[in-house]
Amino acid sequence: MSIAPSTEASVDTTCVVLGAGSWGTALAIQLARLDRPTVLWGRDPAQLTRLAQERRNVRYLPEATFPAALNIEPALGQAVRAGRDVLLAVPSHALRAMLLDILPHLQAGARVSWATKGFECDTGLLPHQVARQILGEQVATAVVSGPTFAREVGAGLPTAMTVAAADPEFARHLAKRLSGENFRAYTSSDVVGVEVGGAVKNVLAIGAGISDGLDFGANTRIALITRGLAEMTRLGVALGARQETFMGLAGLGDLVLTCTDDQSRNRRFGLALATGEKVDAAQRGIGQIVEGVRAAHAVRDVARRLQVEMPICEQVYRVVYEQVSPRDAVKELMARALKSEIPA
Ligand SMILES: NC(=O)C1=CN([C@@H]2O[C@H](COP(=O)(O)OP(=O)(O)OC[C@H]3O[C@@H](n4cnc5c(N)ncnc54)[C@H](OP(=O)(O)O)[C@@H]3O)[C@@H](O)[C@H]2O)C=CC1
Ligand SMILES: O=C(CO)COP(=O)(O)O
Repeated sequence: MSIAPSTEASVDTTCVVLGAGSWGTALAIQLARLDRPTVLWGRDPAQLTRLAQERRNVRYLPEATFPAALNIEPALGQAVRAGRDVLLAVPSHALRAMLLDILPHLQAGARVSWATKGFECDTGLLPHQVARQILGEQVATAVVSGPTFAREVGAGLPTAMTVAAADPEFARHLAKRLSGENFRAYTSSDVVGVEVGGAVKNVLAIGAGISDGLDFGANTRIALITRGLAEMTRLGVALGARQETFMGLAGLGDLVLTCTDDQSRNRRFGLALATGEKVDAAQRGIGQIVEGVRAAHAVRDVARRLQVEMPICEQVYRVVYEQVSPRDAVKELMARALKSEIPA
């Protein structure tokens, strides 16, 4: 199953994807269907053996078959040394450890990107801040985000996303690598805004799931999305993001996607809570990462520290961590003092 030893030429053309869950698998398929040599690594060797044999990821993305250019590599060092473009698709709680693990294996001139959505829970840091602590300033980095359900990317359905990087050259390079007939990557320099959008929308999608699970109707759902967007924007701007970013793919786009479609695990988690299911049971039932659970905690901490008002995210936190009933959470939101919609 191991890949052939790398040559200088193959290191330049090969894309390495770390994390063989649903999103890592879909991204690796997208890269490989463009005929780019692509290496996919995951932490479970037995699962990787099955991926290599079956040429699909039965557990996480069963419907999408692997293009010929996709190779599975179980040894992390070997995988990282195979290419200069390394893309991490692991959950937020695993990002720091993964970056530490890959650091000794990075090729000269390596460029590291991630598709992780969330804050680091213990520190309240965004992914690029975690990456800077570990990789330093010299390694080019980027975040890829936007409204991108893995199943639809795996199926090759038309999709648009955002690649944000401080270095515009790297953003363009990565956007070009990812883009193809049915996949269009836009570039941005607003790393903070793109990361805040991806983290906060997961909390709001839990809220939308709760609201729909309680049969509150379309008015409530849209009020939540619109006021949620205002919360996301306030937090992002307080962290240094550009306001316009939140009207783009990684803001409004991903927010509407995850709040309205049952492919979203965060939304499904909210739907389960509305039926009275407990947090642990609801997470287990979904069987994949529900980033909004950790994000609800981190967003609340960061918002409090910066004194940013985020009432919807606060109520999602209370439902998830303080056993407040979903109905009482909605009542509290509706009872808040009336205010101007757009601050003067
Ligand atoms: N799925 C999607 O549609 C999209 C997801 N994302 C984001 O991508 C990130 C990854 O999510 P996704 O792939 O969907 O999650 P999944 O739950 O589908 O898969 C998670 C993957 O991460 C692995 N993993 C879990 N913990 C660790 C760890 N400590 N070290 C290394 N690997 C670990 C799992 O391995 P194992 O199987 O062994 O547990 C599994 O391969 C998240 O931040 C998510 O928000 C972004 C856009 C779209
Ligand atoms: O981020 C996603 C789509 O853009 C996936 O959303 P969920 O994690 O809620 O499934």
